[in-house]
Amino acid sequence: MSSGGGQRRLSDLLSAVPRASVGSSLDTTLAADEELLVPRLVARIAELEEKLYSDSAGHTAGAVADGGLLDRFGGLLKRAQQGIDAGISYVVGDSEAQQAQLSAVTKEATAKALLITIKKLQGLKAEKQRLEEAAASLELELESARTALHEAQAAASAAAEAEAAARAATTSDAQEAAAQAAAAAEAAAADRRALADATAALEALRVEAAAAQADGAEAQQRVEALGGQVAALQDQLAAAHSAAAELQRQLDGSRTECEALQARLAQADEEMAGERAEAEALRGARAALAQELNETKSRLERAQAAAEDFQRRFLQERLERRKVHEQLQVLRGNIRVCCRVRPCLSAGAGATAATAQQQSSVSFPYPGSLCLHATERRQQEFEFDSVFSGDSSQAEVFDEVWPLIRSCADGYNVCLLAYGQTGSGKTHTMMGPEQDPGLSVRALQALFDITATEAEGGHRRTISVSMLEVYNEALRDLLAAGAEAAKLDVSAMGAGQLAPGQERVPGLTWRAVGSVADVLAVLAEGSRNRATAATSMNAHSSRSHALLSVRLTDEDGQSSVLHLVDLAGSERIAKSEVVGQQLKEAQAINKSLSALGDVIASLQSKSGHVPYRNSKLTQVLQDSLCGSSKVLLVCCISPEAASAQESLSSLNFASRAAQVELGPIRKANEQGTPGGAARRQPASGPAAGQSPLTPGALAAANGARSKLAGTPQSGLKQPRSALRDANAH
Ligand SMILES: Nc1ncnc2c1ncn2[C@@H]1O[C@H](COP(=O)(O)OP(=O)(O)OP(=O)(O)O)[C@@H](O)[C@H]1O
Repeated sequence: MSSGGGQRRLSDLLSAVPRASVGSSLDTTLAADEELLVPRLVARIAELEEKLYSDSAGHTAGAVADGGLLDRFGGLLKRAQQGIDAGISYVVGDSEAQQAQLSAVTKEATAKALLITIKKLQGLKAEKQRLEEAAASLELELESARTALHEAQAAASAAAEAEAAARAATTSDAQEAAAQAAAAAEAAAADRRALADATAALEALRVEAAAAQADGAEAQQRVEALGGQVAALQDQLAAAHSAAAELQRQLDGSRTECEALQARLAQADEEMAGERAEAEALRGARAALAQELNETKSRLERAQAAAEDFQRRFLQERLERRKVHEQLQVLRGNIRVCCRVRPCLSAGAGATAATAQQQSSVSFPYPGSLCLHATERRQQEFEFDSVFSGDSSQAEVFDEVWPLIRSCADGYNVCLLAYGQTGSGKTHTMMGPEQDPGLSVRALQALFDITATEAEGGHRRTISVSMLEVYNEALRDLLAAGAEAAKLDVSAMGAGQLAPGQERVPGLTWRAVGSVADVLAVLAEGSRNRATAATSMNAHSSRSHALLSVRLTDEDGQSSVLHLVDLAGSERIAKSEVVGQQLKEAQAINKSLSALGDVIASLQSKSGHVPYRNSKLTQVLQDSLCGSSKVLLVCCISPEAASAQESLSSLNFASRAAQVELGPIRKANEQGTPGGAARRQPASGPAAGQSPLTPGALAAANGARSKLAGTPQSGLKQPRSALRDANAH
């Protein structure tokens, strides 16, 4: 195989390099030697190449087959460079400057040759593709050649056989056959040469294909490197995807949270709108309420003005009413007397009115009159301010009393006295049974009612009560704790002489009461104490005078007193025929009742001296038995005929009391003390001249009473001795 067959020598390459492209430096520095040096250099390179190729003729084919084209050319260039360096050194000798210049020129030329080689390589790559395709077709051709070779070999064998046969047969035939065999052998030799050429070409193509494969491997490495980069980029892309997914998830969460917040915001907006509406409604309601409040204030102011006007008119009316009431009381007299006849007990509980009347010694000819049938032939008629028969009720009796209770609330001292023989109904009238209370409880109820009504108008007062018993001319406090404490005495001061705050009965217990229940409790306590004392003294309650006193105290300290007196029985001693203790009791009772009669008679006669001190009873009551007080004497009568004389005595006593005029009316506090006695004027003397009733009016009133009574002896102006006689009788 020729060394320059498929390869071009470096000297050829250098020869092919244009002279201009070798470099201007070579032209300038070696211009003089150019014609000489270049041919020598080229020849030297050719020599070296020839040597190189001769040394490595067999090796080159293997190297080409084993290595890549670049390696092969690199090695060739390196070795060529070495040859060139050696050639230069050979040409220029030891001149370093020339060696350097030549080396530079050579290197430049070598580089240019290398570039050309690279371009050649690129052309070879394209040629490789073409050769691979050609190799494929050559493979086919090779296969067909092999087939032809086999056929040729078979033909040669056949020719040899034919030649041998021919030799054996005939010479001509043998020659012809030999010629044919020679031709066949020639053809077979030609075929073998063609086959060898095809094999060589195929081998060269394989070498180039291997080089191309090496290039492909390098490209594959780059592809793999690029694949690694791509994988890394894919990892980064996957990480970016993962981060993006995470960000998306966070974004979704934030979006959900944002939507929830928006929903809450919308809800809050709705709530705020509702609250705004509610606030608006409340503002409207407040405005309405404010308007209503203003209207209410206006109404309240009008109501207050009306109330003040009402109160003013009420006070004015009260003053006028009191004035009228007092005028009425003056017309009626300061001592009023009424008579109450209890039912006839001897007729029995189921007796008819007619039967009771048959057994009764009392009749009622006219309203306010009473006729006592002492005997069949003697009857006596009496006239009082009021007369109540046996079928009268407690309420009817209280109607008579009510004006006095009103007067007490207006500031006057009042005394209610129940007078009569034992069993005539005094206690029933004053106290009464629980289910049908008498004057005391009703009077207190009325006082509570009046006080409550006046409190609404700003007039406030307190009410207190005391309970006192006069027994055998001794005073006992029925509300005191012990027996010693119960022993009391009455002040010796006369009417109108008590200092302010001084008590008529010092040490007497007063209990504040605010209701009827309080009063009933106090009465129960007093009754128990009275019963205990009566038992210890072996005495009956009817043998003592019982005083229930009620004190009304205003806020300014002014007060008035109401005495409710249940007097002891007024039996005549001669009739009772009692002795011993009972006689003593009877004498004490007589004494006190006589003293009461004397006081009334003195008041009636307008005597200068009123004998209050003749008994404890009159001493205690003196503040209510003087000119400025109001007295109601309730004469209780037993209707039985057997009691006629006692009834007559009681009626005479009551009649005389009815003649008494106590004098001008003044309020208790106008006299200076709670009892109204401190500066109270004497009942006699000036009182006569101060009476609101003129003598003519009194005479007319008395005349009218006499006329109504029809009997002169019912008399209204009986002498003082008659009262005393009535009690002593
Ligand atoms: N108006 C009346 N209606 C019905 N019963 C009466 C009436 N008055 C008195 N009585 C009855 O007559 C009886 C005697 O009455 P009472 O005890 O009140 O008399 P008195 O005068 O208080 O006697 P004493 O002096 O002994 O206390 C009693 O049983 C009483 O219930």
